[in-house]
Amino acid sequence: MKLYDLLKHVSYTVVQDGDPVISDVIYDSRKVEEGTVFVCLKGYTSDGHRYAQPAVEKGAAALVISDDLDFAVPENVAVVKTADTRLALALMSAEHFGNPAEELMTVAITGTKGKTTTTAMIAEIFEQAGIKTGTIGTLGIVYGGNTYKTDNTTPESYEIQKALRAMIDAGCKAMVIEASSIGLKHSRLAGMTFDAAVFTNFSDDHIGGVEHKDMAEYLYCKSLLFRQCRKAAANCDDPAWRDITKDFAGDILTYGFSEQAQLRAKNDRLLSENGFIGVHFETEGLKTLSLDVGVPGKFNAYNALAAICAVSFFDIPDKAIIDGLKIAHVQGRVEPVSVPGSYSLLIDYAHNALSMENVLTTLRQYNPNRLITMFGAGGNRPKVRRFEMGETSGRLSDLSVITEDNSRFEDVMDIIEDIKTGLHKTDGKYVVVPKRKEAIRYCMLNAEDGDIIVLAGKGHEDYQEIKGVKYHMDERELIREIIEEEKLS
Ligand SMILES: CC(=O)N[C@H]1[C@@H](OP(=O)(O)OP(=O)(O)OC[C@H]2O[C@@H](n3ccc(=O)[nH]c3=O)[C@H](O)[C@@H]2O)O[C@H](CO)[C@@H](O)[C@@H]1O[C@H](C)C(=O)N[C@@H](C)C(=O)N[C@H](CCC(=O)O)C(=O)O
Ligand SMILES: Nc1ncnc2c1ncn2[C@@H]1O[C@H](COP(=O)(O)OP(=O)(O)OP(=O)(O)O)[C@@H](O)[C@H]1O
Repeated sequence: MKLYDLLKHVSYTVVQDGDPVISDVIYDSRKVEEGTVFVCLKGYTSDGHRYAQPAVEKGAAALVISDDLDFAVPENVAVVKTADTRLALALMSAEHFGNPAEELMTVAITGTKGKTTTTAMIAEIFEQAGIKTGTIGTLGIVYGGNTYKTDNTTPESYEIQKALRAMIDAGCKAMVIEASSIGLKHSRLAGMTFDAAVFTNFSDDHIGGVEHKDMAEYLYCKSLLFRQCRKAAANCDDPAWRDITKDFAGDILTYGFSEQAQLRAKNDRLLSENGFIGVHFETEGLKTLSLDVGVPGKFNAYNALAAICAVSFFDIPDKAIIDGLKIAHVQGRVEPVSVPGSYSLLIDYAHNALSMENVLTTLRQYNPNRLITMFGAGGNRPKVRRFEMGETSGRLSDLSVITEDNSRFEDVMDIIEDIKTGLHKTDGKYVVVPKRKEAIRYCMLNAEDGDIIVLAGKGHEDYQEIKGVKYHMDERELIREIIEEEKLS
């Protein structure tokens, strides 16, 4: 595509004329190849303008800048200037990949909590309706059974546009994306109009450092999503919803437990039956449904409501909603694993005291026969983490099963001793089973009816790091092996 075609929606001035054919849009000089356009981004640690000269030396045919350059750009290289090169990158990337968002059903989720879960729920509902769906968020870029890791929850605009085109090529018809406030602030989502945007909730997070100046800026950045969507839904039980959606031109579909909500939830209760851990609730208003959601905690009723609102903007049968919400889960986050027996086995990523506290407190509300937590702690990381995890599990679990995690260059038994130090501050019971697979086996063979067992620490990871080597280790596989080895049925 010619440079000026790529720049179709960008406001710019020409510094050095030329309209070369552009082979790719690049924002990292190390990736520049002959015939590409290099977009100079001013970052937190460095400034892309500093890399304009090396980019030209590597064959860049054009430069997009916001600041003047301190070298003489060869005449055969076109240069354009724009106020915001991140915005330009987004608009050019969308053009470069043929505006893929326009070929997909698109949903974006913003909010302090619940983005990943709601995204997974919407994708599962779409899939149940026979709509192949890709997702982008904290878990990476996911489509067609593959996951591609990203540096950010909301990746750089070029990566988003590229992923959208790849999703279409793989047969996807829908895409759900987590819109982080930082992603919105940095125009990573610019150049797209989402079919639907959803606000989940707003609380203190991401303030300071390289993130947001203050809560007002955080709120403002979240609100930007509602300037680029066709339909919008919001959790009206969260008072921030009006401010966050104020720029949306149409009517907002509201959800929540309160009377004012257009999609209202009622009769919620925590569900724990035959290994199924979740939340039941019914809806009225926009839809009358009775739902069993397969992830624990009342907050997941809110996430489910958000998902229902989002899919209600499309022609999705209620059955797909009911079935999708029953099986939707986020990989590695209170992820249920089906096992023979009348207990629940969950895999969770919690690998510090705070996340462990959150998960165990949520699960405590289910009044399990016993809450059993199996965990270890990472080597070559602050020891205080181990003490705290030991103490948290000791306080909140009926039994702690202490084992190995990524021990890295430390001795597993030394790490376990540190965990025990924390645990001894409580009167929590514990056993030590150093090999992780054996610890899982111990949990499964000793499970009683109604127990909830949490395998904490690894979550979605499929490796274990020991002495600089990452060995393959997927807890789902270990569980399957144990079922076979022990002939459990
Ligand atoms: C603070 C921040 O947001 N940084 C983001 C930013 O990086 P940066 O601008 O600081 O990059 P930089 O290193 O200063 O480089 C500036 C430019 O020079 C270029 N460069 C650099 C070196 C070189 O040799 N050649 C070259 O061309 C770089 O490619 C870049 O274009 O732009 C990058 C590309 O988009 C992001 O990956 C990066 O996210 C970092 C990893 C990050 O941690 N961001 C956090 C704050 C974030 O975005 N978080 C949100 C929310 C997460 C949540 O909800 O929990 C997210 O969406 O992930
Ligand atoms: N709707 C909600 N309200 C309050 N807390 C929630 C909600 N949904 C999830 N949580 C809590 O937040 C944690 C993270 O959930 P999730 O990954 O879905 O959110 P997120 O917005 O993607 O978060 P992050 O930006 O931290 O990745 C959950 O483990 C749970 O403890």
